[in-house]
Amino acid sequence: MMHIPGTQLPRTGAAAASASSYPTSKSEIVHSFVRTAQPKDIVGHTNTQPAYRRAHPEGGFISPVQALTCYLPATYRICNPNFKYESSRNPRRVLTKPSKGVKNDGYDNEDSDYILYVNDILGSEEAGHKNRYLILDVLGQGTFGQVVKCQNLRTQEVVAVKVVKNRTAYFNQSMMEVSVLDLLNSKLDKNDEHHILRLKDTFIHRQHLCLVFELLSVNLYELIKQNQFRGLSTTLESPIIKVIDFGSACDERQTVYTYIQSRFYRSPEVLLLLPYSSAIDMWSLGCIVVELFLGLPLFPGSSEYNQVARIVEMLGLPPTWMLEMGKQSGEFFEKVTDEFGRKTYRLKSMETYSREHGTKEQPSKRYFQATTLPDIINQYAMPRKNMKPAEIEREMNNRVAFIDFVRGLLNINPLERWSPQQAKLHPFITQQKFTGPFVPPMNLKSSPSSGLPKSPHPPMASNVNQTNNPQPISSQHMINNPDQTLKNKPNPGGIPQQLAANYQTPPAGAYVNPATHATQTQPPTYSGPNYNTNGSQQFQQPAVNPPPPYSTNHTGYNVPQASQHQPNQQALGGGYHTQQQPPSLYQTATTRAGRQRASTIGQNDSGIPPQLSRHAMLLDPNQPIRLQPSPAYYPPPSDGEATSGGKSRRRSQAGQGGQRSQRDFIRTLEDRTLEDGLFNNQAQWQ
Ligand SMILES: Nc1ncnc2c1ncn2[C@@H]1O[C@H](COP(=O)(O)OP(=O)(O)OP(=O)(O)O)[C@@H](O)[C@H]1O
Repeated sequence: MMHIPGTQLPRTGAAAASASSYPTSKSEIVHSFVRTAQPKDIVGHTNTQPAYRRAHPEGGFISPVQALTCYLPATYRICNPNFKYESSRNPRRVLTKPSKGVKNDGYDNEDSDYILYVNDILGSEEAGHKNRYLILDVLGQGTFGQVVKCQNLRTQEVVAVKVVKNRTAYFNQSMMEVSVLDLLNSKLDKNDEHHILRLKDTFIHRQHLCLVFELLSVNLYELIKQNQFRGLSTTLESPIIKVIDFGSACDERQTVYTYIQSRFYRSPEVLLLLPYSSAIDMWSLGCIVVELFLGLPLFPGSSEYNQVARIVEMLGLPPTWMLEMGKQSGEFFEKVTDEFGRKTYRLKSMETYSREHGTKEQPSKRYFQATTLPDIINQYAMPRKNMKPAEIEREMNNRVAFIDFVRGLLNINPLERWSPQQAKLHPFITQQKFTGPFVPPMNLKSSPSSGLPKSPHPPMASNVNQTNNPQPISSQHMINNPDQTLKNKPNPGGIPQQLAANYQTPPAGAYVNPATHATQTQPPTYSGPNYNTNGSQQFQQPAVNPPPPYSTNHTGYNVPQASQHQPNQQALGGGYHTQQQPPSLYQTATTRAGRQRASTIGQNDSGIPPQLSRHAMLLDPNQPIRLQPSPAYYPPPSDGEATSGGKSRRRSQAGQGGQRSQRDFIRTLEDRTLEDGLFNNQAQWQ
């Protein structure tokens, strides 16, 4: 019961009887039960109007509490007959920024985002669409639009609704998300067993495409942030994680866009502008699992150049065929002749790159003292203080398996990188005992159906000596087995033949020391404390001697140790240097700019609800769907504005910064982590 100062509460009946111990004053009307012996003792009694209560039009009385709550507008009107209540004049909590309505009859802001208010209703304008959604709160903001928590007013279910920007390009690309999710939900993951977000409904609200998803908890970035950017233990029971945001998903046979993936997680082949396949996602997965372990991104590149530099610094140079074939290799790497007259590659110095591209490249900030991934992982602080020796041993053994797992994902060469089918057999995933470097079955290699070669491998491949990759992840120090390199793997489809000769499939349960090619039976195990036991000091001090800035005489990371054969330029077709050569298989595969692709969402079996397809056509019937680059990576121009070629955009972005929308895009997509988490937390790990 509420107590209202200055009022007295009359009590009646049983309530009053049970509350008879309450202190009362003379003015209170207190009724009590009185035992009667005969019917004639019952005397009729009419209640007088209780004090401070006004009559209810439908009978009874309105209590002071009711008068000041649910009957407040009427109470006001009694006090001031001119007062008129209109719910539309209530102040509404706005969830969208900027909140000024300048487009779409004032419903959209300048960014074409629908201006969302708490308690507003989202619902289809299409006749026959039954679901209406009450807006409760904001969940997130992405490149494509806003995601809000809503309640389905019919089913009462609480859901997440993505309200896509009111622009053709965003609309069209989001239709792709509908199409992909529909395929996954209805055909490939019917029983919701594969951790893929469920799409529940789609509709158009005031020209905005709305996607209704099941409601999930925080995203992984928030999870790490809530953990103060400390990594998660490998022994933790993993929570249920679902994959969301298929806004930039595409069919492997339709790899239309070249400038894709968030920078930190961008694969080497995308950085070098090579044809790509689903292997790019395995690279990103590698980056993400390491980030979950370390609490910080593994390759937090501040620019594309810095991204490449960080990868090369840790994993060595990409194989020569990638440098030869990559349309953008020449931006980052230069060919040099060594003292023996042999041609080789090296990373351009920071100064050279900055000069050539008009950028101000900064030396990479380092967050871990160790330089190799196995060392960084092994030396990372224990998840808790005062762990028992057995717990420490378990954690360290898990880390050995984890390092081996990551080795398969963070392979610069996409042709050698493990496929999902291979990776999921790794003991780190299956939770089997880790007995030595995992050699995945080669029949589970996913076929590189987009540009990457399956067979034959790159023409120059047999001429390449992998030793130009002086420190691949797997050749870095591994516990008890410092000599391991990638060469202990069987020949995956399409890798250079000469390399293939180095690959041997070891017998089950054994592993190969690639330096000697001897099969060994002892697996690597954790031996001895080579880690930081100070649980509170998760962030290691920067290296005492940070690496020198890249110089033109740089001999640090990239100079091959052994002889290299010059690649066969004629056969290559010279994505890098020899533009006059006839186009090769690889050139053909990389000729994507300007090539019109078949639409994937106009197809009958696309899973797009017909009313959405109709709406898409109405928006701009002359604009083929998916001709424009993904808005996730190229900020789409204002509707009607011309689109320029991919590569020049890419360069201009790296260089001058471009338009405001471009800056917004970069901020949203790539620097979100840096601005939000890293830069704000610099003090912790500088
Ligand atoms: N189903 C969901 N449940 C809870 N939160 C969600 C859900 N879907 C999205 N979010 C939140 O909204 C944010 C933006 O969603 P999403 O990444 O799908 O949007 P986007 O516009 O496609 O963004 P991006 O710029 O990453 O392409 C997510 O990071 C997440 O925090």
